[in-house]
Amino acid sequence: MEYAPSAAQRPAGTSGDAGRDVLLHARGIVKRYGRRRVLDGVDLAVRSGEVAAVVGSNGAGKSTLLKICAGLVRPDKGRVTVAGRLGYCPQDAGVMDFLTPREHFTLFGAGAAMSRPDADRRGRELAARLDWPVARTTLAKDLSGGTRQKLNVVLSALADPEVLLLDEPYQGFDRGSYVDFWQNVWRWREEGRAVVVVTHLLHQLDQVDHVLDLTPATRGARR
Ligand SMILES: Nc1ncnc2c1ncn2[C@@H]1O[C@H](COP(=O)(O)OP(=O)(O)OP(=O)(O)O)[C@@H](O)[C@H]1O
Repeated sequence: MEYAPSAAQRPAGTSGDAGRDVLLHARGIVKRYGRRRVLDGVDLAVRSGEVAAVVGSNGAGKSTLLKICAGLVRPDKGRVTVAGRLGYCPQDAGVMDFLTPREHFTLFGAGAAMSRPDADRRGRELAARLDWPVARTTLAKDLSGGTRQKLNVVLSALADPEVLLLDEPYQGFDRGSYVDFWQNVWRWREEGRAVVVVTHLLHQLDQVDHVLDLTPATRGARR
């Protein structure tokens, strides 16, 4: 199920698996909805300093797999282990309309035992890396779609998680923000995080460490 490129295909700066811990390990994941088997024995292992892309047709089970990895959906079979803190960016922005972005930072930061100033500083720092100067008073409901999604990405990374699960995180991003987003992904990789990105866009697939294709007809047939 899982595809790991050869050493020759690895992007510059990655050095192979030796000595790096597996931070996310999903083994033999099976999930049915009614009679439909959405995931049928899916395996995914992502080490510190690796990026995995999860691809596949609509309805192939990408979001379901991420929710299972995030502990939000229980698999019928299989097991997920996560080493360290986990950050999850859902496909549908989970932001609160009547809070400002900076109130989101402090609220989500409090959930991760961050002080108010630390959470605020970290949130604005991550936002700046997505070319988003955070206004003090704008409510989340009044943000543009792309900016709401940036807020979602920032919240998932706020507490410096070792494992980041990002479900189509750049919907609505303009081209510059899309490029910035991938720069962040490479930076997270350099920092030793394990990053999983659900994507429909194929441009970056030659730069990631693993590609997991859940399209039923192609399962097992990797690029
Ligand atoms: N809670 C649920 N109850 C019943 N069926 C569900 C549920 N969640 C997802 N499904 C079904 O499981 C299948 C996989 O859904 P999922 O959202 O994981 O696909 P996806 O690969 O992320 O799709 P997309 O590319 O469209 O986002 C779909 O047929 C979907 O309708």
